[in-house]
Formats: sequence, structure tokens, C-alpha cells
Amino acid sequence: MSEDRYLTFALAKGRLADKTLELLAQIGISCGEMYDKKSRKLIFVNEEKKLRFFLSKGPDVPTYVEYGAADIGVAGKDTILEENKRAYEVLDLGFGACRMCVCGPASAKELLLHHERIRVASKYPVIAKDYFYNKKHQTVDIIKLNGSVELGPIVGLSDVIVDIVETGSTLKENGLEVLEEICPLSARMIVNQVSMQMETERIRNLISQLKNVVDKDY
Ligand SMILES: Nc1ncnc2c1ncn2[C@@H]1O[C@H](COP(=O)(O)OP(=O)(O)OP(=O)(O)O)[C@@H](O)[C@H]1O
Ligand SMILES: O=P(O)(O)OC[C@H]1O[C@H](OP(=O)(O)OP(=O)(O)O)[C@H](O)[C@@H]1O
Repeated sequence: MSEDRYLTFALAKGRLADKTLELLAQIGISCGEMYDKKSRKLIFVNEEKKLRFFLSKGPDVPTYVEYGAADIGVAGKDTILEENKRAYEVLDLGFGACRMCVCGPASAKELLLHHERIRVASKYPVIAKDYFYNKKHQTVDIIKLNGSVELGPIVGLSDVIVDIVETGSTLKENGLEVLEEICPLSARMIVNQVSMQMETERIRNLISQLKNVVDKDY
């Protein structure tokens, strides 16, 4: 444990970024110019509290944390499950709440029911494979897509999709529905395993302050 060592945070760009910065601000941690959307700067330092922050693509957050390039990370549970990296998941931050679901046209219900060998399109092939093979014991063909996954059943690429559902409006507007729920999702804080041993007090203190705010808000 060293007083001079900087604790480094890897934060996910995109939907979760603003909420993460707001949460840190609520416990008195400022990330300064990170709020400046026009800035191309990647790393920010809070000298007073000996903290460093950087924004990365969401799926890279668990990688930075596993290798110790970041001590702490904030990412969606979907990303954590999909990337499957070594790190301690220490806190459910509550925001970014949504669900991972199997979705498709109503007609695909029968295919699921009879454990047919179906095609599943997803941005999350690891989660999809784990669900169908390990939980449902159903053999399927998984097709990896990078976005607009709802297109899969519409254009005949796949029978169903495994994707995030929040409000359900994307499904509705495209004539699809939730067929099965895989798991609930939200933003999580993860910690590098060595950092947790080396900086136990600072990290525990941070977790407990964040927990107080999260318990109050959600
Ligand atoms: N409606 C939603 N769609 C997608 N992700 C959501 C939604 N609601 C909450 N989330 C959370 O936000 C995270 C994704 O945020 P982001 O804005 O980076 O989306 P993305 O579409 O996956 O990114 P990209 O545009 O780089 O592909 C997810 O990992 C998930 O945990
Ligand atoms: O239930 P809803 O509130 O409609 O939200 C769910 C949609 O949002 C996400 O897509 P995103 O906007 O990230 O775009 P993408 O399809 O390119 O990943 C997700 O993949 C769904 O398509």
C-alpha cells in the first residue's frame, strides 16, 4: 500500500459514461475535463486524490482491469460476461439497467419449445452459447453480428437473436418480441485482483462510499 500510488479507473465510453462520472462526483471525485465532449484527450488525473481516469470502448474495460493497466473498471454486466476476464466484480451500480433476452418473431416460439437446431444472431456470442448449450442444452448455430442485430430474423439471416432489451421499442418497431429472458443487466464495478490485495483500504473505502450513494438512489 503506497500513499503516492495513483489508482487508475477504466470507464466505458457511450451510454454508461455520464452516469459513471455523475456517481463519482456524488462522492466528491471529480474527473475534470472528462465532461468536455469535444476533447480528444484520453487520460485525466485528479492530483489531489491521486486518481487517474480513462475512457475506453466498453468491451476493452475488463481487459485493462485484468492486466492491471487499470485498478478499477466500470462496464455493463453484458460486457463482463461476454469478455469473461479475471477480475473481482465488487458492486452493482444500478444504472444502465436492461435485460439480455432471446428475441424473435412470435413464430419462433415453437422452434425454441422443440429444441430445434436454430440460427441465433448476436453481438454477444459467448453469452448466447452459454445460454443455449449450458443452460438449455440446445444445439444452435451462432452468428456473430456487430450491431442492428434485430435485422437477423427480419432479413432471414437467423431465427432468433440474443440481444439487450431496455424499453422494448426497437423490438416493437421491428415486429419482434422477447421470447425468453436470459438475465438482468446493469453497470458493475470491477477490480483487478492484485490491486485489491495491494490497495485494500483505499479500494474498500471507495466501494463503501459508492455503495451508500447507490443504495440511496436505487
Ligand atoms: N438500450 C440499451 N442498449 C444497449 N446497451 C444498453 C442499453 N441500456 C443500457 N445499456 C448498457 O450500456 C452498455 C452499452 O453502451 P454503449 O453506448 O457503449 O452501447 P453499444 O451500442 O454497445 O456501443 P457501440 O455503439 O460502441 O457498439 C451496455 O454494455 C449495457 O450494459
Ligand atoms: O429496448 P430498447 O430500449 O429499444 O433498446 C435495445 C436496443 O438498443 C441496443 O442497440 P444500440 O442502440 O446499442 O445499437 P446497436 O444495435 O447498433 O448495438 C440494443 O442492441 C437494442 O437494439
